[in-house]
Amino acid sequence: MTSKLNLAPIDDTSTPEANVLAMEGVRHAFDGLPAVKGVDLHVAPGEVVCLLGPSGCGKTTLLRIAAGLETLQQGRVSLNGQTIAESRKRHLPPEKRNVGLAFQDSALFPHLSVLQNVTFGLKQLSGEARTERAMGLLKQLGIAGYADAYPHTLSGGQQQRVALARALAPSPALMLLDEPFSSLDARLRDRIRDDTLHVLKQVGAGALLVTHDPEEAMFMADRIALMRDGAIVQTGTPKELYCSPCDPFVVTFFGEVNQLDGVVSGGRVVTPVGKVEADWLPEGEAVQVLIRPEALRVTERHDLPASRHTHSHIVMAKLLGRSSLLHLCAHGEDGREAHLHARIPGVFLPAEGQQVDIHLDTSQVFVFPAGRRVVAGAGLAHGDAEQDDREYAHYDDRQ
Ligand SMILES: Nc1ncnc2c1ncn2[C@@H]1O[C@H](COP(=O)(O)OP(=O)(O)OP(=O)(O)O)[C@@H](O)[C@H]1O
Repeated sequence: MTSKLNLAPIDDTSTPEANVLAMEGVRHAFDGLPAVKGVDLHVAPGEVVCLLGPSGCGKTTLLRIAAGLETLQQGRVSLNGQTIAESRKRHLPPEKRNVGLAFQDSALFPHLSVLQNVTFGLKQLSGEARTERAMGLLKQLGIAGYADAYPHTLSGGQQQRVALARALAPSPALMLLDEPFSSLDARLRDRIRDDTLHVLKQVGAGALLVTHDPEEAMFMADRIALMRDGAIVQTGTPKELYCSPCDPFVVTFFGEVNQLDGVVSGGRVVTPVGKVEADWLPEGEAVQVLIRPEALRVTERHDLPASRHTHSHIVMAKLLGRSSLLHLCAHGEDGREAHLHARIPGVFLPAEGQQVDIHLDTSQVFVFPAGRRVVAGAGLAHGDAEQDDREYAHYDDRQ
């Protein structure tokens, strides 16, 4: 639903240090069903913030509220310190927000050339300055050679670049991008992502970019806001979210993890690949231990008898290109087993049955109370099926 109403005058309270975008207590429902459940979010000048999350978690709705394409139902939205939308009381229409929009299917004007498409929003400049500005952006995005071409003669990737140039041309303080690369093939997407990031940084525009791809978010973002079910679960730098996740959902959203169950004993949890610190949790607490595949360091053992059921061993090894994926049967000291995945950089393909030692990089291991279950994906239980009161061996093969 798009409202064209401008219901109230705009505050004139901007300060130079104000956030380009501030969203406070934003709530939104469709037909009574909540889509955004109280979100606080800001974008600082020149900052790229990625809204990341699974399909349907409310990312696009939040972006459309920032753009003015949805009328805000509850909360407050400010641009450069000016309130532009507030709980149904005021709504500055999209065209007055000085915000650049680039969506997945941003349509170009078919009857205008590439150059005319980009100069379209630059009416305030003289003809020469307009052309200079547009050509500068087309050059930065590597498509200056197509200035006189018409949109239908361009590839999807070229059209995407024109759409970006058009959105950036009026020097918006804020760019809103909704999955702008998702219709492109992988190689082109990497290039256009890279070009877009450099252009955003060069022009110093703040940006809010929606994506469901964690790698894209880590590539593009200064900060990531990870959403689930209409709310932000964690906001921080890519490193903060990856290395200090607040919740199992955050861990698993950034890639495959091995999931083991356990119990805190003496401030630690025993797993088949060693003990893990958990001294901040109460004694006897049931926990889940999430181990990234890259946390497992694997070395071959040649000094052991060839019985594969007395020591950790290789079940299968696959080359994935830049890394090798090992399926491991890990043996605990107490004889219990767990099926785990390890990701090793480069080519490392031990034979099936090869006995191995497994060492843990504990910086890639996360322990959470068992009550905070991972919602995404089906867990695949491995290990000793007879021991269903066992502390471990649930492996999540979601991806
Ligand atoms: N116009 C609408 N009318 C009714 N429900 C809507 C509308 N737009 C979105 N929704 C619902 O609101 C919720 C959030 O949708 P939204 O598009 O914001 O999610 P998203 O995270 O952007 O998803 P995706 O990554 O698939 O685009 C979903 O349940 C969706 O079905």
